[in-house]
Parts: sequence; structure tokens; C-alpha cells
Amino acid sequence: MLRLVIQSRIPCRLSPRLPLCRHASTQRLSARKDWKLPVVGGVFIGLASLYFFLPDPSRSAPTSANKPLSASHFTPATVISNEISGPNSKILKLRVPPHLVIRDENDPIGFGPIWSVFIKDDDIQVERPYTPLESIDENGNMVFWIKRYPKGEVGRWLHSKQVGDTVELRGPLKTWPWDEDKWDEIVLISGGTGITPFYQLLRQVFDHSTSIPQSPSFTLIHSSRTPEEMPPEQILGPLAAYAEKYPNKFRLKLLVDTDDGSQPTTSLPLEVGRVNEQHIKNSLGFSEPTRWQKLFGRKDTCPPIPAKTLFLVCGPDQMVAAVSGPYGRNLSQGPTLGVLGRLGATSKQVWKL
Ligand SMILES: Cc1cc2nc3c(=O)[nH]c(=O)nc-3n(C[C@H](O)[C@H](O)[C@H](O)COP(=O)(O)OP(=O)(O)OC[C@H]3O[C@@H](n4cnc5c(N)ncnc54)[C@H](O)[C@@H]3O)c2cc1C
Repeated sequence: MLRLVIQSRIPCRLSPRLPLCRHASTQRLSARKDWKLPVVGGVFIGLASLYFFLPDPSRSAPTSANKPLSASHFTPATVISNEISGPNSKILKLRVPPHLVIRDENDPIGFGPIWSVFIKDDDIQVERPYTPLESIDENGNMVFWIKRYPKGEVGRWLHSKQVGDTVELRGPLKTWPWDEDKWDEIVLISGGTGITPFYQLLRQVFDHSTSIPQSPSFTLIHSSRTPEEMPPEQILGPLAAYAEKYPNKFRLKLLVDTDDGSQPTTSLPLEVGRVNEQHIKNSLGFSEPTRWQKLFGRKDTCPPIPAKTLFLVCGPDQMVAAVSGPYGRNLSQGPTLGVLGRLGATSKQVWKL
């Protein structure tokens, strides 16, 4: 998920370039007569400065407190609450004036799942995308589950916001277009706060859809690092309720990397381990051969994955790579590898959010 951060120029790209700059200045001291190196170095530094310090067209989008919400400008939002939900996470509630939320069914961006907003860190003028858990209500409220990384910029900044503070956001932006007629089976695989787009989608399907019997079946396989880092009850509670109410339409599987003895956020069963082939096979209803079947020659091969099956994957880079192969260059999807590749999923059946 972090891979899709579009506006991360400052922290991500500065660091690899610094050693190059240092290298250039060392050369200049030791080989004064070589005039080419300082000139090339100077041009390089000049270009790099332009790249980093010229205003970015999206970050420098105007702010308007009167126009309807849109991705083309920032809208001020008020912090309504900001509550701790785990060792590094908070549930943040923001409110925009409700009259700025125009719900137009013909709007191609619209507010259908899955959508997100960019929130701008005013101190350093950097924006990051975040997914409102429950879309946006009639009072203009949006609720987010936000993780803070030790050296992360915007997450830390958002964690420091107090009730009554103002932050600026722009959106909605379509993250993935939901089409209930296209798939029979959808397997959602998330890590950490990568669950947020899936929560938004599932809530839309199970709380707001009028045609649940016709909707695809869903399995959500979610993993967190430890029990206390599991999503809060606010997220897992409704999901557990959907699994109980619609057992043929929704299954939930929760994994932790390690059980460090910390207090889980949920009473739901947690399995220790990473997402593997067997989890995916179980989600598709493929049975494991019994000991007797193995003894009499049935190999643990996987039947072909049905054509109308979709896998959506969202989480930290390493998890996305292990499950579905790494992202490609320039924000492209990259090849389908990893667990899903080994099971024979095609690139049309896999989408890395
Ligand atoms: C469509 C979409 C929706 C999203 N929705 C959510 C959501 O609902 N909730 C949520 O929490 N996140 C969400 N994200 C992720 C979010 O956008 C950010 O990527 C995330 O919050 C990290 O941003 P940051 O500015 O805090 O960290 P960044 O500054 O981008 O840092 C990211 C990582 O790099 C490390 N890092 C930063 N600087 C350094 C350094 N100098 N040296 C070494 N390591 C460093 C950090 O420790 C961290 O691990 C979403 C992403 C996308 C693409």
C-alpha cells in the first residue's frame, strides 16, 4: 500500500541522492584541477533542488471552504476526535461542512467504494492518501484508522492533531471501482492498515446493498504483526457480525506474525503465521488431500482457479510482494508472482491496491 504513495518525493527520494552529492564534493577537494566534476555536480544539485522545491501541482492545489469536495482542491476539515486504538494507531474522525458533499449518482468519481482522500501535512506540505472507513455520513463525518510509523511524516503529524484542529483534505479519489456483477468470488488479502479499503467495500456491500443474495462471496484474510496491533473492535466487530449473519457470503480469517503475549484487540480466533497457499485454497473451498488420499497417490495439486475469482491485495510492500509479486515500475501492477502466482492466478484476477 505504501508503494502507491504518489507524493512522497521528499523523504523517499532525497536519501538515495545524498551519497551521490557527498561523493561529488569529496572528488572536488581531492582533484581540484578536474573542473568537470564540480560543474556536473553543480548542475546535478541545481536540477535536484528544482525538482524538490518547485511547487508540486497537486500539493499546491488551492484550498476552498465553499466549493463541493473535489480532488482538484483542498477542503478544510475539523478534527472531531482522535483516539488511541493500538500501540501505533489512532481512530481519527474528521468533519467537513455537509453541504459540500454532493452525492451525484452520475458522477464517475462519486462516493462508491473504494475511495480515499489525500490529507495534507501543512507543516511540510506533503500529502498522503487515507481511506474513510465508513465512507462519509450525512453530517460530513469521515472516520479513519491511521497508523503512525516511527519516521513517517504524515501519520505522525495526524496523530498529534487535537480536537478542534483543522486539516486539509482533497478527494474523493477512486482507489478501485466496485462492480458487483463482474465476479463470483472475491478474496481480500490485507496487512496492517491495508484493511481500511476492504472494510469500506464490505460495509457498503453488507450494510447498504439491496441485493446481497446476488453479490459475490467474499473472504477477507487479514494479518497484523501482533495481537495488540490487530484492527480495533470498531473495524473487526462489524466484520465478525457480517460473517455470522451471511456465512455463505463472507468469511473472515485473522492472522498474526507472532503471538508476543500482547492483549488482542478482539476475542476472535487469531492464527499465528503468514498468508500462505493453504489459506487461499481454503478461501476457494479447495480441500486438502487427507493422509489416506496422499498415501494412495492424490497429490496436493491445486485445481484451476475459477475465472470469475478476483484477489485484491493491500498492505505493506513486503506482504504484497510475498502474496502477489512486487509492484512494477512507475506505480504499475507488476507481474503476478508469490503465493497467488504459484496457485495459477492470472494478472487479470489480481489487483494490488
Ligand atoms: C489508496 C491508499 C489508501 C490508504 N489508506 C490508509 C489508511 O486508511 N490508513 C493508514 O494508516 N494508511 C493508509 N495509507 C498509507 C498512507 O497513505 C501513508 O503511506 C502512510 O500513512 C505512511 O505515510 P507517512 O507520511 O506517515 O510515512 P512516510 O514518511 O511516507 O514513511 C513511510 C515509511 O518509510 C519510513 N521512513 C520514512 N522516512 C524514513 C527515513 N528517513 N529513513 C528510513 N525510513 C523512513 C517510515 O518509518 C515508514 O515506514 C493508504 C495508502 C494508499 C495508497
